[in-house]
Amino acid sequence: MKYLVDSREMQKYDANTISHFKVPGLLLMERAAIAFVEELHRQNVDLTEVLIVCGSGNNGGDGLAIARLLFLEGHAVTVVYAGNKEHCSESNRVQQDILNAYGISIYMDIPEKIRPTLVIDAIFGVGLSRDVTGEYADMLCRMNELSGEKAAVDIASGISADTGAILGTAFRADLTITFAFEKLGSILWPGNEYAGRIIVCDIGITKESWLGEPPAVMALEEKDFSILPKRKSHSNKGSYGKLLLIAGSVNMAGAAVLSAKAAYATGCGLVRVLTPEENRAILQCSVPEAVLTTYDKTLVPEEPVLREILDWADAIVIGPGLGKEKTSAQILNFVLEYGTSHENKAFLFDADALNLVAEQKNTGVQGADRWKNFKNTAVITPHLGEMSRLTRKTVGEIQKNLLQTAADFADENQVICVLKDEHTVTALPDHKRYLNLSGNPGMATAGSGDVLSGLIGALMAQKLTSYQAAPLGVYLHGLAGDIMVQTTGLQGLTASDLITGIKKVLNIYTQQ
Ligand SMILES: NC(=O)C1=CN([C@@H]2O[C@H](COP(=O)(O)OP(=O)(O)OC[C@H]3O[C@@H](n4cnc5c(N)ncnc54)[C@H](OP(=O)(O)O)[C@@H]3O)[C@@H](O)[C@H]2O)[C@H](O)CC1
Ligand SMILES: [K+]
Repeated sequence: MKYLVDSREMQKYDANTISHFKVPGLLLMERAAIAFVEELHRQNVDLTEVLIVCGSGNNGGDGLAIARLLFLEGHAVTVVYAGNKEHCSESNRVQQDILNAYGISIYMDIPEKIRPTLVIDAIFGVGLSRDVTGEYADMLCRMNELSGEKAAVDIASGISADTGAILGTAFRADLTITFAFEKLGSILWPGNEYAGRIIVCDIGITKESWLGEPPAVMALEEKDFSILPKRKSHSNKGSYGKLLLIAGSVNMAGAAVLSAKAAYATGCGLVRVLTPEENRAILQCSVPEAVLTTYDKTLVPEEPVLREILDWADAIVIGPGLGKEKTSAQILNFVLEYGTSHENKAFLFDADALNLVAEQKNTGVQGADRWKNFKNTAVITPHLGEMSRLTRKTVGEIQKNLLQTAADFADENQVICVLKDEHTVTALPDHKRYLNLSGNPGMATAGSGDVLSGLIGALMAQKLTSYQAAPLGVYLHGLAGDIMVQTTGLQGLTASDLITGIKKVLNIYTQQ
């Protein structure tokens, strides 16, 4: 697992290293500059003609130190100062003095006719606090138009380190060399499109600097698969959990098929599907391994029947292709009531189950969101449209603040909120958040969400806690897409391919 930081956290960890651990700020700055230059060499960047534009804060201070190091290595370096020298940070002032002492000129504008092979942006780092306008915006536009490779110091200027939003105008980097921890803004859209390749360098700001307050956002890595359930030599299907899928409606059998197949691909011992009678033939042909309980689409199954199948299951997924008919709503309400008194079961609400809850909530139905009362924290897996219905915010508003929206919802509703997007956010009710870094645009395809809900359901049935299963399932789902895209290409990837991908990934990472 790795940690991703926002601007407030990074500034706090900087300050802790300096004040609590007594490491001088200038020492950190020197390490940042050395690390940056070393990385330029490692990346074989053409240093024939370097332009470096520095702001008046410590990001600019890093830039001035980088300029000095490149100059002393014998490279042709043009240094431009963007900002007010009178209002510079202390370290920035020291770096200016050093450059002056070496006789390195500092220009106040980009010289005409310059044809750099490398443009380095050191105008703003994590201290960017508002929209970039006026001369700064003009400078960034001109830098973007210049020849040569573009490298950003710490983060591309103009990108919010917290949300990835473009604050006015931003530098478009091919390469971002960042210090200590990855910045959220370089990963979240649209900031990721301005970061280019991201390289993290150690400069001596370590996890000790957290002083017991780690960053709120984490990203899973391959080594986190160590908690995946393994096949035991002496076992049977009962050893790998029972999943109930309440999925599919008339003309929407495919969602139930994909979810059930994904659950089996994830190693679930037994999958039972509750679906309308019309889906019997298709399910029995497509997933012969699944057990079926069907119901008349106009009649909700009797209470003892519902209770019996819920009692049977270790984990329950409700929603893929469920439809919004009266019977679907009645089954959902039964599950919501059942969940409040069954803490030994895991629950996941997806797709139409979320749309139904949203509709009921928005029309003032009391208890529509009874998942708040579950003892075993429920998982919900909305995409942006479903989240918009649940929160009554626009998709644009949600996208602007993906992490906060998911975290607020998780907190207010006491659920694990898996908000699906390019980088899916899994927010836990205690303000911990995971940002998923696996996956690719090919996965934005019909049925991808049904596969995810079956996958997470299967992990929960195999006794991973909901807190483990939700982020790990999202990560595995993305890797399944990544492994398959190598053969299908981005255009050809289907939800069925993801199921094959799940098996491949599991076979790689759960070797005994
Ligand atoms: N602490 C250290 O010693 C280290 C820091 N590192 C690097 O430093 C930056 C963060 O530096 P900081 O000084 O906190 O902030 P910035 O350099 O990013 O920017 C601050 C200045 O920019 C002004 N500002 C902010 N937004 C705007 C804007 N939209 N338009 C104009 N000016 C803006 C701000 O002015 P204020 O009026 O808001 O005060 C500041 O003058 C970090 O990213 C690292 O690169 C090193 O890593 C080493 C250790
Ligand atoms: K920068």
